[in-house]
Amino acid sequence: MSYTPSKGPRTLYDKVFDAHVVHKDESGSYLLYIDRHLVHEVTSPQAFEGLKDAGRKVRRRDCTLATVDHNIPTWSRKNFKSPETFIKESDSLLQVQTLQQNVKDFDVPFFGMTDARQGIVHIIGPEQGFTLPGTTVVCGDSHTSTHGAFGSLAFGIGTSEVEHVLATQTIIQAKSKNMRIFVEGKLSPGVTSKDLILHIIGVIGTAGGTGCVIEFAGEAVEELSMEARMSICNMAIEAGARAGMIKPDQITFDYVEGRPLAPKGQEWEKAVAYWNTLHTDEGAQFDYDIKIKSKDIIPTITWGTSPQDALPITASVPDPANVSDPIKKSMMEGALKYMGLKPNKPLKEISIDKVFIGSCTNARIEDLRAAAAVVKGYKKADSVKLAMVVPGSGLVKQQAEKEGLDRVFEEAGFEWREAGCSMCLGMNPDILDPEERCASTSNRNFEGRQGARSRTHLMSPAMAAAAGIKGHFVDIREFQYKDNDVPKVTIEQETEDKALQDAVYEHEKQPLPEGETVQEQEDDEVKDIPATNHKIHESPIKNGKSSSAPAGMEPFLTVNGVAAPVDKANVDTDAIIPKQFLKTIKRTGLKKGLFYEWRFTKDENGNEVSLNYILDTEPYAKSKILVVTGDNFGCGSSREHAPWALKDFGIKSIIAPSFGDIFYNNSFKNGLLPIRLPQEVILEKLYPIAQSAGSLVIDLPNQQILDSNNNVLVKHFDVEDFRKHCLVNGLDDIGITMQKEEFISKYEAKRKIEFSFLEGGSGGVKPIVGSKKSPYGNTAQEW
Ligand SMILES: CC(C)[C@H](C(=O)O)[C@@H](O)C(=O)O
Ligand code: SF4
Repeated sequence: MSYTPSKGPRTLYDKVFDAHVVHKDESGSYLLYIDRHLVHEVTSPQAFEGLKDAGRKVRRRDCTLATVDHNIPTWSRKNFKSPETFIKESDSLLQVQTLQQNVKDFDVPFFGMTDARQGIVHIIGPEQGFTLPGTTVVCGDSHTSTHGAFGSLAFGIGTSEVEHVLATQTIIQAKSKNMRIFVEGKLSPGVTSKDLILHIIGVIGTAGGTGCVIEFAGEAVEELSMEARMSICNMAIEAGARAGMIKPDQITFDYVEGRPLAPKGQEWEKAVAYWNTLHTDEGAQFDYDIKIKSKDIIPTITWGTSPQDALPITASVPDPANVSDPIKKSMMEGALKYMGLKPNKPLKEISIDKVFIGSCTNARIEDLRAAAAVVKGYKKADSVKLAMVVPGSGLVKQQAEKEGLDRVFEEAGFEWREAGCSMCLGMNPDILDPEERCASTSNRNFEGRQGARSRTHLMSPAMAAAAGIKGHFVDIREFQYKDNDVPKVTIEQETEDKALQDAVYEHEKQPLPEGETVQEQEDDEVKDIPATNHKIHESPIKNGKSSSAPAGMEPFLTVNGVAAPVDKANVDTDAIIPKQFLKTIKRTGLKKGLFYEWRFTKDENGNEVSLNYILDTEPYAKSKILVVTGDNFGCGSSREHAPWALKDFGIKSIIAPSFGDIFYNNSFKNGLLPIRLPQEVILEKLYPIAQSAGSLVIDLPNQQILDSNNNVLVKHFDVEDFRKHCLVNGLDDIGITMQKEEFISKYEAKRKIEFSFLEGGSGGVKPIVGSKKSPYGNTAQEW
């Protein structure tokens, strides 16, 4: 079906979406072209395996950029020799090695551990100019929303979708709703973009943006630097949104111009002319329009186990006695118990054990400058066991060292580390011990996020740094900076850009150590890769079936089985499958990890003990259906390991009032059926059956739910036609999309002319191959 965008006024999201429609299906689902695909080691192994099994290639290597970030230790790389000697955990090493092998096999541009350009995937994209305004950006990672700060449509995807994008450079999408969050007035002194986004999530809740793309607008947003805008869009996912966007402007163009992978010369001019059209038109309609007043915002931190548990620093720990809604009250009691907090304690009196300054939310140079300004001239409080600063990329690290920030931190007793995700998630050695309390600049405070039973409080870099100095939370507006010469939140863009450029080129010019050879890609080989020189490989697939279909994509018709009750809201994917189970390169074997922290604990000798969670008792151990009472099941991370674990357990369908967007998508890709029903219907008709270990029958062809005696309980549930069609027939999306080759090629031909400035992308990135002097001053083996 050909697609004609609406002629009337459009939002920023509408415009970027419309510009990427390759095809619109009869059923109303869209095939969107993807301009930029970032890849990391955690969510890609199974995707590359799928490609290999089906004999498929990466369609656009120039639109793809890979790095390692989650698993790598952040200790000094001065003596780095190889990942094998550097990474002690064998499962982490395996993911890193697997990506290294895959980028080699599929010829994908890659920043490895000896490359100064390596870093957290959401930091390196913008830093290199790979992320550009008006583009579609995806990554197998929920915080891909970060890139929306450039006015791009950027969202996280699951591993099946990673495979889909690698093979077809497109993605199947439904159109989201338009939400605007308009921030009136200017932010007050001492209030950062992190405070702003925590405040917003506190107001709209973690399910507030479900089904929407949020445009952040208003004076306060327009005045922010790109780095601060990225922190806001980064956390749009924490508000439940598909993506966050900010219209590109001169601040955006100044940030992008001159970056290594950004368009140059005439292409730059053409790009800016187009980017200037990317704004919401006068009169465009938003489905939801929310106003936030800047003057209401002061430095903000979280107290509980969800990012929506945000409060001004002047507040006290909330008291469940003041809450009347029974679900909210019990969630609050649970969160306070987990966090080890007593109601009504002033937040400023809560003492901490550790500080983490880093993550894709706040590990850019501006964040490090803000933190350094606070600690300069002070010492870390003795009661704080560890304060660590983890730059977001090797280039941020180099820049910070040029400015002497590393020395400022070290003199204050803070540890200065190498780039990576670090303690944001703790898939690497940086984790909190049980019950340790951390002042963290990351984006998620879920249970167990930074380590089993760890306690995370989210805040801005300046607030985290000040907590490290004082040993307890601090209102940064009351903090006495010792050295007023240190920039607090300003950024000298020019200096920074120049330094980043220098770092790349210096690094590329590194002399070889004596006797070392380089098997680097020949220069003309690089030049020879025209942006669109991608071979289109014939699909080995007939009628949409693929050998690489995720295991168990058998047709879904009717499911009849035990239903288990889950009386919770905001069940995040970290709870469904904790981080330690993400280090697999397979899709199966995750049954044990499902709801691990709810099902198991350790005794005093460190042995695993069952908590006899309902799913480990009969007959629930054979459950096929979960009946969830609260909203937002599967929020948070994009890990497809969540549906894989549910499936491994034997679950075929989950019924809940609402779902996290990425989880919802991922479920369908794996033959799991998520069903949205109003909470009152669940509570009245289905939950009592689940509580009494009864069975339910889910009839997908007729879109009904029945009891075990075939009485209809729910006459109709919604499911999009296309998804139903795939599920009922056990179809593989990639096969279906490959049959649309004609449309994809047509779009690419048009794109080559209209958006010529997007051609090239990462195509010219030279990997460091073979033995080469690393930017860290020693010889390193990259492959
Ligand atoms: C590992 C990855 C799937 C995950 C995400 O999607 O966000 C991670 O980055 C996280 O922050 O939990
Ligand atoms: S949220 Fe944390 S773990 Fe996820 S990509 Fe960002 S830094 Fe890495």
